[in-house]
Amino acid sequence: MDQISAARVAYNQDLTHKTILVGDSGVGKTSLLVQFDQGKFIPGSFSATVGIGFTNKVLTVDELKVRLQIWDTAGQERFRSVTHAYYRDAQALLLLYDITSKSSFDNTRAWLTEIHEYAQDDVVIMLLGNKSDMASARVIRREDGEKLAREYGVIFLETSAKTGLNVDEAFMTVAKELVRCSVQLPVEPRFHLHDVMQPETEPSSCCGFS
Ligand SMILES: Nc1nc2c(ncn2[C@@H]2O[C@H](COP(=O)(O)OP(=O)(O)OP(=O)(O)O)[C@@H](O)[C@H]2O)c(=O)[nH]1
Ligand SMILES: [Mg+2]
Repeated sequence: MDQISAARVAYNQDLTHKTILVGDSGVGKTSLLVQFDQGKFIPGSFSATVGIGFTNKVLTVDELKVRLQIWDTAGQERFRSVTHAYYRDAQALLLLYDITSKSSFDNTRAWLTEIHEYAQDDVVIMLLGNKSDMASARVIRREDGEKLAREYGVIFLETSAKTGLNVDEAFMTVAKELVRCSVQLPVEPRFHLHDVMQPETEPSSCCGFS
């Protein structure tokens, strides 16, 4: 049985995975969750989230039910200490920036440092470049997002909470990673007898920072 099949057999469908949306104020965390949960985008003036709340969603991954409890946090600086408290028992984190805001992209490094400090080592992390529908206002190239994600060993997608582009995809990817990482996979031997001098290429890290 390959590792993915082994993970599927052992996966406990009663688990609920705490998943947290983080990132600067205004990058579109609430909009992304509303699009995912209700399939709609509410245009108009921006109303910053105050406090914290969650939405429960059940996703089907290869016939397995994966339960996500998705927490939408407030991005404003004054609420950061509250957000930190929620990192500890999170199994997945979606870190958003806005492709039209250089500061939101630059700040993702600080967010990743915080995540490293407060979250569990095996947390599943996705970096999302949101507002990808705003092509004419874009200041962060897709390649820059991909490069940063590679540097930190996290998964990357560009999304649009407005059009829905890659929104379901982002949460499905998280759910698949949670299935893959939820079981302790057997450690593969690094060497085979026939290639004593040739180490196997490093397996990709399962979860969290590589
Ligand atoms: N064009 C476009 N606008 C978006 C998108 N996502 C969010 N917005 C707009 O950006 C503004 C901020 O969105 P929010 O979802 O409230 O941002 P937030 O990250 O929840 O902000 P905080 O709650 O303060 O942390 C709103 O005016 C949204 O309508 C997107 O994908 N495309
Ligand atoms: Mg919000």
